[in-house]
Amino acid sequence: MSACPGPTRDQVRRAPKALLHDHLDGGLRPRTVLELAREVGHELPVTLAGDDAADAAALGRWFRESADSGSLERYLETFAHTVGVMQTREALARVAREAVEDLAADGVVYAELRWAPEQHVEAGLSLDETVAAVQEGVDAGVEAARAAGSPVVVRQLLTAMRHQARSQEIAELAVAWRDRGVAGFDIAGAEAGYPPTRHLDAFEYLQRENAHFTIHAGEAFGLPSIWQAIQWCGADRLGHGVRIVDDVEVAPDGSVTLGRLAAYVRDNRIPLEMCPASNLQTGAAASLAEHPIGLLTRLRFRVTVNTDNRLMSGTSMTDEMTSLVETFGYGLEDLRWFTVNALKSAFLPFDERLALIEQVVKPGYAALLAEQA
Ligand SMILES: O=c1[nH]cnc2c1ncn2[C@H]1C[C@H](O)[C@@H](CO)O1
Ligand SMILES: [Zn+2]
Repeated sequence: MSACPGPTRDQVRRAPKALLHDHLDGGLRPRTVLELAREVGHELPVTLAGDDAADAAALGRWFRESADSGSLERYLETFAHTVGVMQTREALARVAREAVEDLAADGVVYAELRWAPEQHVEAGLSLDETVAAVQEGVDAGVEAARAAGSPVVVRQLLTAMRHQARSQEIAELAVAWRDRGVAGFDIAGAEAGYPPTRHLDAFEYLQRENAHFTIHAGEAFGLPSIWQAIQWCGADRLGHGVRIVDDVEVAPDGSVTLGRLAAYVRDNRIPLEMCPASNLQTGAAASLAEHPIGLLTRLRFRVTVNTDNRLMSGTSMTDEMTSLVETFGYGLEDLRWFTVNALKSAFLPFDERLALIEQVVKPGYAALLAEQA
């Protein structure tokens, strides 16, 4: 797409990046899983050799390989071993702090971290206490990143699990925390059999509260899920949304026709939170070259690039963008376009989004483009 040569991996790492779709319980460092499991007596799925570095490497491999199943349901089973060790205030705060530090070190300047409070109350924390613990960790991470010279703005998104029935409660929690670090709401979990309309009360409540929400839709299930998420539930953004491509027809001569839903999504600039590495693992796409992100980017949908679960996919924003550069030949202008798309779509007040675009993203890419000149 770009006239300039492709950026190097190091340039991609230094490029300012914005991340809208990253699960807190899908981004732990393997060593942290190991240490927290030891502390709370959680049984891990790998045989431990007693050498922390080797055990952490084996555990990281186990997550990636187990998540590589081709099915969303099996992919989600791996979360038992992250959620299981994130049941105390200290553990939640540590995981959040480390996530922020890792993202900042990877060149992420804005991130929304999502997680499901209802999954973290097994040891007696209240829902409110879980959010407070994560916010404590986010604040510490933001401070550490600033001190390390890589400032980052971070917000929480509170997720409700679509197979459970606590979405109204979680939506109320998100609104209660809206001025203290929580920017929005989401639903996640197995998609087939759990349509977003099961949680209509929560979405209608959020709309009345002028609150923001995204919905995982069009990942393991197709157009009906996307249609419901947008037209029944009023989602601001789509988590994944890859299957919108089912409503796009490409003729042998290359001409493209959009169906009504795809046209609506593009016309209304509805953001697609695309997570290529995750989609390859759950079978939502067969290869990166065939991933709908290529076509949807060419058609100028509001595409954003995301990690989904850095631990399960062994990925990072730098990895995701570098793979796109290698596969589709994208240049720095394309990466800037993805990043500006993400910031335009962020659940952050307009003036704050604009400040990040104008004062951080544009100068950051200008400096990198100057290196290539
Ligand atoms: O890609 C996903 N699709 C649906 N649900 C997901 C995905 N990645 C993570 N989750 C689930 C598992 C986590 O425990 C939960 C909250 O972050 O969200
Ligand atoms: Zn997700």
